[in-house]
Amino acid sequence: VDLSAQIANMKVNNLFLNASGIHCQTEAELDDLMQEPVSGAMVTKSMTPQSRFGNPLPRYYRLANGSINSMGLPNEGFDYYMDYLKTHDQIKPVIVSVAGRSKEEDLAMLHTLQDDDSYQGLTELNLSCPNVIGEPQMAYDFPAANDLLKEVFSFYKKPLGIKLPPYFDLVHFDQIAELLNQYPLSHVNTINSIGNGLWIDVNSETVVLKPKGGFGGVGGSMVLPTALANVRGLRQRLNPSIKIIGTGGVTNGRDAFAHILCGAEMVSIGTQLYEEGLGAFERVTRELTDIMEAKGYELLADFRGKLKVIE
Ligand SMILES: O=C(O)c1[nH]c(=O)[nH]c(=O)c1I
Repeated sequence: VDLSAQIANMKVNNLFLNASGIHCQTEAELDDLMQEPVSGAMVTKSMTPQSRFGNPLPRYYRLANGSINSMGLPNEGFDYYMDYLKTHDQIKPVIVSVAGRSKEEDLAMLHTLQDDDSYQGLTELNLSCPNVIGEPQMAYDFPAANDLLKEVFSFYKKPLGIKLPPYFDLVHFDQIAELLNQYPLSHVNTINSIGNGLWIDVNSETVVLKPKGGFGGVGGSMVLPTALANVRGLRQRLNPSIKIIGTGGVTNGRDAFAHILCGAEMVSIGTQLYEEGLGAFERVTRELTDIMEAKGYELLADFRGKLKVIE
């Protein structure tokens, strides 16, 4: 799938997809996403070469205005997802999310995808999982990320995007954009959860997650300002050929509209999708359509990236 081809003059109805990790680990969950009538694409849970249980429970907790998770990369393993693609009609594009625990694991999975002539899908290299115990987020280690991408693009010739963590300093927007602009990326998906947050139950004076002493990635409506900043900051800096999937904090049509104003070509829904169920796609799409009609916009391209600043 070439996102840009799918995106040209896209109307609202196929703008949305799930955030990786949400309702996308098992065959049954993937079938639900495939059959869901409104979303325009879907992404798998990030996968490793072998299946993983992930971190001990409790590892997800709902907050008043978001979520915190330390899942630890639970997934059914690379072959399971490859089999799924081979045995199911792709009614919509399925983005394959790859998150090796090491450079070697990333390269091994990408070599297999490159060498599999039957695989013509869009792949997303997740460089931003914050919850694998003892593993740093590659996307915060610019030299390591550059080494990995240089090696990846020496052999990988199919559409490939990158899942990024949030950055919090404009200099880092400059640095990651300069790094990514060297490569023929199909897209950047930003943001992943805000890594290593901490939530405390004051009554029991205890953390709410078991892994990592309670530290986990934060998502949901409270991360919207960070998500919008990263979509906007990267849109302003990345080559136009690199599309942006906006992820983070989308709970309604207004949030989705804001992501598109910042330059998002497609918009993921994560925490809200998990808490509300797949019906969130239809609700958010309807709300966005109503906003567009009220403003006189017919196409997403009518306002995409056209955020105004105060002169
Ligand atoms: O803990 C996880 O499985 C996880 N959790 C996240 O919030 N982002 C990620 O990329 C991953 I791979």
